[in-house]
Amino acid sequence: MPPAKKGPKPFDSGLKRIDNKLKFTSFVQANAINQKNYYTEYLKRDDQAMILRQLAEDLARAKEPKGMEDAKHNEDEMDVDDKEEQEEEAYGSKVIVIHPGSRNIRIGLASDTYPTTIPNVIAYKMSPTEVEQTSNADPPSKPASDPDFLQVKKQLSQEFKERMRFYKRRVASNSHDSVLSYNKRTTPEAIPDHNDPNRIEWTDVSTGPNIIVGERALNIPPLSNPRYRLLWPIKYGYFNETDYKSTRQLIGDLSIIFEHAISSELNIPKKDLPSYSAILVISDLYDKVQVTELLDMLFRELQFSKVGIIQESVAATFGAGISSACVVDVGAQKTSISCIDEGLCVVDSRVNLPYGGDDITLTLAKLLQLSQFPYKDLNLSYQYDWALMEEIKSKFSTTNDAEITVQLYNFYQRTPGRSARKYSFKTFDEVMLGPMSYFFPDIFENENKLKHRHTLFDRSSDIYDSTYNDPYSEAQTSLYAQYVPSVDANLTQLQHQQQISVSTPRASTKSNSLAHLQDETPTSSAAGTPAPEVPPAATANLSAAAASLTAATGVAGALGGNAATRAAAGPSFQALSLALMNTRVAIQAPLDQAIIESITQVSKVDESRGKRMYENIIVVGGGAANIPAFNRLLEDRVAMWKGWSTGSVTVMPTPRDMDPTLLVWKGGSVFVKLKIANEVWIGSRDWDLLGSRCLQYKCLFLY
Ligand SMILES: Nc1ncnc2c1ncn2[C@@H]1O[C@H](COP(=O)(O)OP(=O)(O)OP(=O)(O)O)[C@@H](O)[C@H]1O
Repeated sequence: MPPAKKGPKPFDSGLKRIDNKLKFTSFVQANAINQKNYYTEYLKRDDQAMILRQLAEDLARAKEPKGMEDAKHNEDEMDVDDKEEQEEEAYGSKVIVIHPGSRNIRIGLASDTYPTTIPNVIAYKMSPTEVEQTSNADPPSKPASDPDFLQVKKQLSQEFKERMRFYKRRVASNSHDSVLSYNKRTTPEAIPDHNDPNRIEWTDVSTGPNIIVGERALNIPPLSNPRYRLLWPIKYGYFNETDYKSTRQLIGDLSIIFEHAISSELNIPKKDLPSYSAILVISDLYDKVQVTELLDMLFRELQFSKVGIIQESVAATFGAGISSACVVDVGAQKTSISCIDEGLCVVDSRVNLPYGGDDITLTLAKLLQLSQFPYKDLNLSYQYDWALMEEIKSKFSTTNDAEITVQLYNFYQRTPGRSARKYSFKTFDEVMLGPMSYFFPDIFENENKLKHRHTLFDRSSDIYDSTYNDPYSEAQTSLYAQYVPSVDANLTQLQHQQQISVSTPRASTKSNSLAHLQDETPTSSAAGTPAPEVPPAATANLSAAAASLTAATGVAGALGGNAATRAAAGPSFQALSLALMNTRVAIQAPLDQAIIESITQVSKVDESRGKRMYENIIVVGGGAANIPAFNRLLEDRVAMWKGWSTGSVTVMPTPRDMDPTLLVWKGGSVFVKLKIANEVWIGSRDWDLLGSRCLQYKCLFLY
C-alpha cells in the first residue's frame, strides 16, 4: 500500500528562511560588527542573505516532484521526511523548553504539542513575628476614590465616548444610573457546596510543610494555621528584588519551582536531568546578570547537560510561523515590544514597559467598585479575591464597542470555610475602560514598580571600564525621554540634536480624541536621515540630562563613575541610554505610542520595512491578546496616531487559533528543531570554564 500522502509540513518554508537568516547572524557575530551598526550592516549585506534564501528555495524546488514519473522519487522523499521527523521527535524529547514569566512558567519537552503552565509562585510558612508584621502592612493598592485615579478615569471615559460617537454607537444617557441602582440593591445567594459547580479545593496545611509550590500555594486559605506568605520570584519581568531579601533564596526558589514543574508535570526526576538539555526563553531587553544567574542555576542546581537561550520575541515569531513582525507581548506585569525582521530582532526597536494584565485586573476592580460592585469585602491581597477579579476580567471585559450596553452578569464568590455566594451585578462601560487603560497607563499604580531594582543583584558592568553592559535600545531611551518627568527637557533636546526620532506627542499633555487626531498631519520620523555631527552643546546637555536623571530617579550616580566621565568628555548617547534603562523609574508610555516608537526605529533604517511592520503586528501573551476585539482597537489607535485611515494598520490574529500565552513557548520548541539550534548549545564544561563569556559566542544575537 502506498504511504498516505502527507500535506506540506507547517511553517517549513518560513523556517528554512529563518534558518538561513540566522546563519547570517552567526556571520555577523563572527565579524564582530558592533551592536549599534548591527541592523544597518545587516541590511547592507542583505544581498548575502538573499543568496542564502535563494539557495534554500532552489534546494526546495529541486526536491519538488514534477509529475507521475516522480512518484517513486516522491515516496523516497517522504521516507526521508519521516525519518527526519522521527529524529526531530526523538531529539525534542530530550530538550526541555522553559519560558518563565512574572505570573506563570510554561515548561515542556520540545516534542510536546503544548507546554504545562504553572504559577511561578512559592509559599513559605511564616513565623509568628512575620504574621504580625504582615497584618500591619499597608494595603497593596490605593482606593478607587484616589484623585489621581479619578482624573485619568475622566480622560478614559472621554475617549470611550469619542469612540462610541465615531462608530455611531448609541449610548443611553441613563446607563450608569441603571447600573448603580441595580448594584446597590442586589444581594447574594448562598449556594450549598453540592450545588457549586467549581468548588475550590483549598490546600490542607495542617501538617505544616515549610514550602508549597505552584497552584497549591495559590489555594492556601489566607488565614490558615500555620500562616503562609506567597513569594513571586519574578516581578515586572525582572527578579523580584522587593520581596526577596537574598539573592540565594530567590535563585533557590526559582530552582525549586522549575524542579517541581519538571518532576510533577513532566514526570522527569531530577536525577535524570543530566541527560537533558534546556532552552531558556529570555526577554529581549534582558538583564545580563539575571541571565547568568539563571543559566548557572540550570547547570549547577538542575544539572542540565546543555543549555541554550532564545529571545522572547524571536520565539514568538517562530511559534506563529512567520519571519517578520512587530511582536507585542503583553503579559501579566510587563509588556515588551520588538520588531523582528527575517528572524532577527531589530535591537533599537526593543521596548520594555512595566505593565500588563495585572494592572487591568486592578483597574477593573476599582472601576467596578465605583459602580457599587455588590461584593463589598473584595480584598485583592487575598489570593482568592484576586483570582475572582481575574475571572471576572477574563469573562466579561471586552473592547468590542458593539457589546457595550448595560449587561447583567453573575459570579460565584468563594471564601475558605464557607459555602459559595452567587452575586449578580450590572456593568456598562467598566468592561471596556479596563482594557482601554493600556492606552492611558497613568491610571496604573506605577510609582513603586521598579523601585528596588538592582538592590540585590548588581547591574552588569564591563570589567575593564566598569560601564554598564546591558543591552539598550533607542526606542526605549526615546520613550524615557518622553515619559519620565524631569528627564525630558534635557534629553529631548539632546535627542533632537542627534536626530533621534521622537515620533509622537505625549498622550496626557494633549487631547487624543479620534476626531481631533484624524485631522492631524502624520508625524514624521527621521527615516533615512543620516545622523549629523553632534554640536558641542550636546555634551553639556548630556551631562545636564544625567544630572536631572539622577535627581528624577533618586538613583545616586545614575551614570556611574566612568560613564559619567565619558559623558563629560564627549557625547555618549549610548552611556546615557544605558543609564536610563538601569533606573528604577517605570515608563508610563501608552501601548500604541510605544509600538509606534518601536517601529520608527525600523523606519529610520528602511521606510518600506517600517511600513510593513505596521501591517504585521502580532499580539502575544495573556494580558491583551485574549480580550475580545483588542486587535481592532489597537489597529485603530495606531492608525489614528499616525494620521492614517482605519485599515492601514493590521494586527494579525494568532495562527491556528493557538493560545497566545503559549506562542512564545511553542516558538522555543520549534527553534530546537532548526539545524541552527546546534550552534547555541553551551555545555556544562564550557560553562564551568568560561561562565557567561560563552554567551558571546553561543547566542544567535549580539549578546
Ligand atoms: N481571557 C483573558 N482575558 C483577559 N486577560 C487574560 C485572559 N487570560 C489570561 N489573561 C491575563 O493574562 C495575564 C497572564 O499572561 P502571561 O501568562 O502571558 O503572563 P506572564 O508571562 O506570567 O507574565 P509577564 O510576561 O508579565 O512576565 C494575566 O494578567 C491574566 O489575567
